[in-house]
Amino acid sequence: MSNSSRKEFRTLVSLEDARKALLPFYKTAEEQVPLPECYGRTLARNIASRVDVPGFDRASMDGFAVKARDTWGADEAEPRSLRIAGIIHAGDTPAVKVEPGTAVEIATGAMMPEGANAVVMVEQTDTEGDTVNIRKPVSPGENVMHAGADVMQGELVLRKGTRLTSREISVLAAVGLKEVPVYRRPGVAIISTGNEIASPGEPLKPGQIYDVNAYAVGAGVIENGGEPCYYGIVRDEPDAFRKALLDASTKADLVLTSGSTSAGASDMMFSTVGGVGKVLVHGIKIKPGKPTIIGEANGRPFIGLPGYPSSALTIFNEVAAPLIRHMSGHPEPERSTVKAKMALTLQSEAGREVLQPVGLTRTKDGLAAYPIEKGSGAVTSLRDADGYVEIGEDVHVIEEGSEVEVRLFSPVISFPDLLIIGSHCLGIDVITDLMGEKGFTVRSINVGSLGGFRSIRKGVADVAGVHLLDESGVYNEPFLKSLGIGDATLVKGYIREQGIIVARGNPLHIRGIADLPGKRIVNRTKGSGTRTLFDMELRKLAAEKGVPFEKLIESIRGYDVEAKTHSAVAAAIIAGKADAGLGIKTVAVQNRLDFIPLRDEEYDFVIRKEVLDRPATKAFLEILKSKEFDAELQNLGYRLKI
Ligand SMILES: Nc1nc2c(c(=O)[nH]1)N[C@H]1C(S)=C(S)[C@@H](COP(=O)(O)OP(=O)(O)OC[C@H]3O[C@@H](n4cnc5c(N)ncnc54)[C@H](O)[C@@H]3O)O[C@H]1N2
Ligand code: MOO
Repeated sequence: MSNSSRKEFRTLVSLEDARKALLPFYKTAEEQVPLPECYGRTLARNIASRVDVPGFDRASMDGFAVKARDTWGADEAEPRSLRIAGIIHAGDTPAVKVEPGTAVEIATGAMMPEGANAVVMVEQTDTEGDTVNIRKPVSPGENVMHAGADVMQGELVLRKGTRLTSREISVLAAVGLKEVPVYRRPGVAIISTGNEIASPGEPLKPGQIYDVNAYAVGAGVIENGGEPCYYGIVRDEPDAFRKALLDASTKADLVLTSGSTSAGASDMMFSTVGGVGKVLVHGIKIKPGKPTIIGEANGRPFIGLPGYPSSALTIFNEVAAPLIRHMSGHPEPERSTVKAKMALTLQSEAGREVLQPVGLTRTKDGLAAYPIEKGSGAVTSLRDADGYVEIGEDVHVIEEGSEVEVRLFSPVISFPDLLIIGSHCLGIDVITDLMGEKGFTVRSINVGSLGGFRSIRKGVADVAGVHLLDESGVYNEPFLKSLGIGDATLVKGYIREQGIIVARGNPLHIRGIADLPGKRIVNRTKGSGTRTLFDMELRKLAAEKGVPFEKLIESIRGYDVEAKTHSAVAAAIIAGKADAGLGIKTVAVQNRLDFIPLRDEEYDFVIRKEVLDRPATKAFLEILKSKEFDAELQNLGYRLKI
């Protein structure tokens, strides 16, 4: 059963039906805008010129207006001499006539005098007093632009539906249009919802995140020809929702909200729209973006985007953007697609069409698409993607190597010179900068060390950044064999100091792993180098103490709490939620926390055999050995090993 404040999804509709629900709102309106403000707008009417351009015969060179016949036979040896009858400046109405045997000095753009039919360029003349000697003949019409030669009165100069850029605006100005009839830009109200959302620039309270959707969607509104109006962040209260919706729907042509669309108890958008207006759709058979709400309020279209940024932006692009483009008269963009082979097997979700973001890379067999699997909660998945693959609702799996069609976000794909996949490290940012100085582009994708090794095996990554500790206590090298990439090259990178991070001043006097039982810790994710090191140290300790490993970890509170990054460990300690956690020294230093060293961690690079000879790879290897890189590493608290 459902009640008014909590509603499960009713029937999920297809993406096509979701768009159809908005068809009654596909309307346009016109307005006149001053010429200097029409850039980027779309013409709402055909424009016919009311004047000739130019409006009179004019000289197109500085020189002498003549009767062409008077110059015939002239050459360097025997110039023709004509009497100068006067001078005409641009903007003058000529007061003189050109009679046979005379010439009139004339400026570029000035009106041709009666009797003249050509202009001799000044470079081809000499003057002596009131005589001009012409050294080269001209033919009738030479160096003259005739009235209406550019545009004739009544001529259609621009068509309805044209986007106005500098090229079109020069025509509008030439025909003297002061105001331009364009489609009115729809005003789009943008409302973010949620108690946890804060505006960029504000300090974050615990549990809060910055508002992403308002700005991402706002930029999308501009890209598609609309005018965003930011309504800020509305708290999760029915009255606040109602007020915001009523206000926005009386002022805007389209209302976009984000968040609070799903089935949770505090997700009130459904009932609010139902109360203020009418819900037309709740739930689309698409991933990401399932909980989308489409409706109307005050006769205005309403789209409730899901809260997750990638979901919000995807639904904006698929559902809201076409409506905004129609309202503003923007043409539909051309969709570029490319064919690529899937780099790894991808499980899909049955019953929902999936728009899977993918990155593209070049392999010896053509393009490969690797899925960017960060989930719709991540903001970097769309940034890192080149496009997406549409996976039909009946498809459950796409096998590695099968051909897919990738819809590109931008018509030009820019491949990086070097693709680094693996564990993220600040050192890679330094390498990327130094590569940039040498003219090479780098793209790095963070999937952890194991993911890095695997993408070398699949031929997707050029280089993998890894720091994985083997059971035997050796970093990285043993994995080349065990993961079946014996032909890849391992290049030693640098040393990061791993240890225990504790609060400033080390109030609990922690000196090593042996002091951790009885304390509250924050752990790292399984598969991370740091976690492997921690477990190895704990196994050693368990052996020393003669207790089973499982027993030992029971005595360490928070062992099961997994932080995804080094900085998240530091944040937990600063917030007083944990007494200690393993991490690298740099993070302790940056956060002014104390650090108890445990061992040196080796951050290395695995290079795929096929790319060793590439210029970008060579540059990368040079950088690893360079003094500059060494100096930058020291700033980060790392040491070079090679
Ligand atoms: N029990 C269920 N839970 C969820 C379902 C479901 O079907 N059943 N659907 C999931 C899916 S799919 C999505 S998508 C999300 C969408 O949820 P809501 O639209 O209700 O959004 P919220 O819960 O308010 O927020 C989700 C998430 O996004 C963050 N958020 C919200 N607004 C912003 C913003 N302006 N900028 C950045 N991030 C934002 C918010 O903090 C949450 O983390 O629901 C799933 N749950
Ligand atoms: O629909 Mo949600 O957007 O799958 O993540």
